[in-house]
Amino acid sequence: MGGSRAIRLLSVVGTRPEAIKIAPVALAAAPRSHINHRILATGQHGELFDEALADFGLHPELRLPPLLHDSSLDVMTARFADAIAATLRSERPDMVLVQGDTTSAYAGAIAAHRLGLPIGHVEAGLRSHDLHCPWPEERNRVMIDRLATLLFAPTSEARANLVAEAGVVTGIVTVTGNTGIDALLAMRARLPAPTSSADQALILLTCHRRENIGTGIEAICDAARRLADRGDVMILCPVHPNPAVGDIVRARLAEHPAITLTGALRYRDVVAAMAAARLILIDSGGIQEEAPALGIPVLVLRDVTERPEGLATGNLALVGTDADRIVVTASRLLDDPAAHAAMACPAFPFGQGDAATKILDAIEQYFSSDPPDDHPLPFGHASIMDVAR
Ligand SMILES: CC(=O)N[C@@H]1[C@@H](OP(=O)(O)OP(=O)(O)OC[C@H]2O[C@@H](n3ccc(=O)[nH]c3=O)[C@H](O)[C@@H]2O)O[C@H](CO)[C@@H](O)[C@@H]1O
Repeated sequence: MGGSRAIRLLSVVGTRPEAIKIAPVALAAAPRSHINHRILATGQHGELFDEALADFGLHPELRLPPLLHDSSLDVMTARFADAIAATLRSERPDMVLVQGDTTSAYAGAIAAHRLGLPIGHVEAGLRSHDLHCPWPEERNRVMIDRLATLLFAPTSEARANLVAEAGVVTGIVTVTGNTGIDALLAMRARLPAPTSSADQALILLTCHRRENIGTGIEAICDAARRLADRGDVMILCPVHPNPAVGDIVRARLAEHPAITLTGALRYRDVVAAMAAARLILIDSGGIQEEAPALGIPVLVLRDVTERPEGLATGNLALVGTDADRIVVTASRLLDDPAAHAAMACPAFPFGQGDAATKILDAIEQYFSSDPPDDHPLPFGHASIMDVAR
């Protein structure tokens, strides 16, 4: 499979976090003359996706036709998969890359598998070990990992999860770090040094997880009001565009003088806000990876996390969505400098910012070597592509 022909990679991505986490791969691929990397945007997130990619000077080379995706996740998955397959048939990449656990990633993997194209999974092996939480992301990860030929595990813990599924997971696993750290460090290097007010501690709050919508987010907002009532904090809360989230947050937090509600922040702005924050309260996944690298304590507003690495380094604490527990834990970090310092030591469990380089090295290695017997190259066969039409 070696030779001088360029390796054609197509990344199928659709949401803001996928844009952020695939950008380092696109940037690292650009100087490699024998790799042709292109981005196919599914449209799962419209403007948020484009803005996040644009913060890295990138834009998608290909887009799916606009699809109705305000229906059920299953219908959205089917529509994406069908439209992605049509693009794969015309583009005929050597490998399809998907990132993480979104509906776009799942649909991309299904489409590639159906056409016999090898799949590279960026951020493989994350497991909460609860198929219902986060939903559908845990299901998506498990399924994508079963279909993937190359699995790029961000940490050795993620690799261990995949090894435990050996026989069901049949691809080649490489520990690479998380490309989200590549993105974060590149963006932070472009920003001015953070400034913070001596008498007003900044708390960054964001929440949007599906399993928190309803009573979970209501309790989080209750906790945020009580913290804001202290008088010595400012809470910055970028509100996710999902109206089911925004309606609750705006109804409960608008008007409080110490709480600023904004629309979703540009990636560069959220990196600046994280770096300036005294404390971060989130249910997002990516920020659990980013904040340890910045040395900012995080209270995770979930009952389980698939990122135990940040718990082990002491940068994260799981507090769930009980308002009293959130207030007590946050107040301790605000009032006790030693408790804060214990969670504020920068740590890099998700890599030092070279994940994209490792991913591309592993891909080059795969295409330059003879396929091992137990990993027959399932691609490049026009017959498979044709039969699948
Ligand atoms: C279940 C789960 O955990 N799945 C995750 C999910 O990602 P998530 O939960 O981390 O998603 P979000 O919170 O939407 O995005 C976070 C990113 O957005 C930036 N940000 C945030 C607020 C803002 O106002 N402006 C911004 O720019 C922020 O710094 C960060 O980089 O999907 C990914 C893709 O597959 C997976 O990798 C990942 O496992």
